[in-house]
Amino acid sequence: MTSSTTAPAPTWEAPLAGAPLDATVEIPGSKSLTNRLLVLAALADAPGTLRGALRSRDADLMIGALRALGAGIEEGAEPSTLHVTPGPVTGDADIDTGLAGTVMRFLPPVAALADGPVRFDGDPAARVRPMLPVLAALHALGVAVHDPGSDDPAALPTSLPFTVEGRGRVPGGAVDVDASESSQFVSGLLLAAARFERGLTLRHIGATLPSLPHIEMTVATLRDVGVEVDDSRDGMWTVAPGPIAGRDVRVEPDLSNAAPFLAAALIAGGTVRVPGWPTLTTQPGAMVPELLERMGGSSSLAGGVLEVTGTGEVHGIDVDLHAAGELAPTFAALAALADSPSRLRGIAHLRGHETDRLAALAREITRLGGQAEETRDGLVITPRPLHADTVQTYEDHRMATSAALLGLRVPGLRVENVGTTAKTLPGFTGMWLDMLGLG
Ligand SMILES: O=C(O)C1=C[C@@H](OP(=O)(O)O)[C@@H](O)[C@H](O)C1
Ligand SMILES: C=C(OP(=O)(O)O)C(=O)O
Repeated sequence: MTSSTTAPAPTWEAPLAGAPLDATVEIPGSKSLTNRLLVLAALADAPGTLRGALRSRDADLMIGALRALGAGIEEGAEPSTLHVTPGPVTGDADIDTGLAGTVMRFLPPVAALADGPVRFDGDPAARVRPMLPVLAALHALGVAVHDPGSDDPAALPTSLPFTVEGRGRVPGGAVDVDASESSQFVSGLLLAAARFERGLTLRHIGATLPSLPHIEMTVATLRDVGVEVDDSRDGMWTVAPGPIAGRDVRVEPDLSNAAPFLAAALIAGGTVRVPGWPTLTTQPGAMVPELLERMGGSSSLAGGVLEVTGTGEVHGIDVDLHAAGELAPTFAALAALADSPSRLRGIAHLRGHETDRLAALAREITRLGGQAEETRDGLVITPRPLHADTVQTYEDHRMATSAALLGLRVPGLRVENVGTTAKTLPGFTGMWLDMLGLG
């Protein structure tokens, strides 16, 4: 007998930490750098190459989308080497954004340069992620955008799906954007702006601005390819129109993906090393060593290898994570296993991430017997003895890695749809078992 329904993915029993760790973990390339460098390479004046690029669902969605928009992207000797041949941006294309914020926010400004309509859609969970500020900005810059399901051609879509009516040129100019829900609204517009006829002056008008390091990453990657950017005024960026150089670049490891592995040393005790740790970086994951020290670990960086050592004792923390919201699920797991309460602040915008992360973290920690309450802009977590259950992941890669951390201490804890880690780290479970000596 056959069934027309798809069987749910089996849950994964997260391994317990049996002994202090002594592991070196090679972390693949940064999602944020890979997807910025791909966009800039596709818009460049000459071919370029990325080495050490991430290959994961989000990166592969970006590759597929840029190919649909006319770029040539070929793998080199290794899948992490990508040769990019730019071409005119072509329209009449369909873009699958999956659940990738970088694809849904970085590509509408590129699509505006196309010579025809570009239709965007993604996962059901992506259809609730905020989009209006970037689409309203494009509209203000002279680009037509519409909701394919609406009878009113003048109504601006607030989320996926939407169509960008590329006309082969974007006048550009000055625009105000409220980026309090996501820094990606700013990054996306800046990345394509050198191709706008008058460039772009973008002013952030919201009360708060999350993930400033990610905006600084955008500015740095633009300058690396010769684009002139003025960021001398707080909350304001000017990109001059001009050429974009093709480059041969190496992508740094993803420091946010390194975070759960390094955090494991605090929970299990012992040492975890990550090679290739940059001395200077715009990645917000640069905050990880200092935060882990505040929670009871010690860290050192020598010869490009970051080493974190823990004792098995974890202390609570009061921390503002507005600059590095993507670290919150890792630190929430540590907080639930700590010896004192914690407060994570400045992360209201996590409600628009892969899932409402504040609600999801509070619900799942509570499911295991812990105490976690949502505040206006974060979480208060009070450690309690935890018991086994199946942690739900809500299609969120970082909910899954956060649950794996809890599983180091909670016998029998299971993780629903651990495969969601493929969004940025397809080899996660194998790497986790290797770190624990169970591979
Ligand atoms: O620009 C980027 O690469 C990112 C910016 C941040 O988005 P938000 O500002 O929406 O948090 C971050 O959380 C996300 O994982 C990646
Ligand atoms: C928020 C995240 O992703 P996205 O790029 O989809 O916004 C994340 O990876 O934590």
